[in-house]
Amino acid sequence: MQVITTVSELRAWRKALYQQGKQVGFVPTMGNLHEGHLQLVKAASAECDVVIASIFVNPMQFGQNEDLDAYPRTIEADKTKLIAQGVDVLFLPAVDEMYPRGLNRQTFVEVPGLSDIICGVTRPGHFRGVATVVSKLFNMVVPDQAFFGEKDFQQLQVIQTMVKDLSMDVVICPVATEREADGLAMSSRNGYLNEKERKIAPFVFQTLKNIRAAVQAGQSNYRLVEKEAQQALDVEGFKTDYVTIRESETLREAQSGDTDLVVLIAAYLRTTRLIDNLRFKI
Ligand SMILES: Nc1ncnc2c1ncn2[C@@H]1O[C@H](COP(=O)(O)OP(=O)(O)OP(=O)(O)O)[C@@H](O)[C@H]1O
Ligand SMILES: CC(C)(CO)[C@@H](O)C(=O)[O-]
Ligand code: BAL
Repeated sequence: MQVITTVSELRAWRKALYQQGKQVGFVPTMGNLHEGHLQLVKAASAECDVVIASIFVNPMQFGQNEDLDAYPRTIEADKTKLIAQGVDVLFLPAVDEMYPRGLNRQTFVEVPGLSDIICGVTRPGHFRGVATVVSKLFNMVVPDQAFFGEKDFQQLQVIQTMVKDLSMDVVICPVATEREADGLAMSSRNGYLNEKERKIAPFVFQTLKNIRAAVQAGQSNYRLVEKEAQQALDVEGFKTDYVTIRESETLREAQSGDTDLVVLIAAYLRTTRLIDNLRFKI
């Protein structure tokens, strides 16, 4: 696996591939790789001739009081996992390489309507940071296809909308959420959980399934379902950020008559913020 750290080297690598007519699959990550990330890599390998992954803990998408410094950085273990999957290139830029003019003067990409709802309420500026770094990475890598996890459902919608709005020539490929045996969605932040919290954490997915069951059984007072689910999470020991039933394509609050729904939850266990979601039809 070739490790590339500069944009100029990356462009030289990419230009050579054009002549060979290869399909390039791209998997952007923040590292600390787990089986969820590897599912993205597997999907990219199945679809594309060449696979490039990136690891970049993007400061622009972290709020001032968030875990940028604490975010796990495990580059050597990550490289071993990517090599085992047959990844061709790892792009590993430093912060200065991505933001040479500094973060405060960086041109940004904002996706209106989708960035200031749900996770965007608690994390103002987060999706601006995500959209900006992903568009920069797309301009650097010029992938044919890019792979994103459904675990970050709102992020996926933000990126799909950005690609449409800005006429980007890349196909966004969603990959299903990979879970632990007890249902907990895999996430780098699960590593922050202590033993007791780790036992409680699968209740988030259980709550999503309970909501799906209630709605599919005919419960149509969605705001009541959300409120009761929030109370159930809080009783278990979570500090719930939101439980919300949305229309899947637009992410507006679900109303009766909507058929394609997604339930999204964000909840804290002490300082760890867990997110998960479940999409279903009625
Ligand atoms: N359990 C999972 N199943 C499928 N895809 C996942 C899973 N977890 C993360 N991904 C995807 O991997 C990509 C990189 O995500 P990231 O590096 O932030 O990992 P993460 O485990 O989600 O970390 P975090 O704790 O920051 O949310 C994103 O497209 C994300 O949606
Ligand atoms: C897409 C991403 C790599 C952008 O920094 C990040 O938000 C993530 O890991 O999901
Ligand atoms: N996987 C989403 C990235 C973040 O929480 O910053």
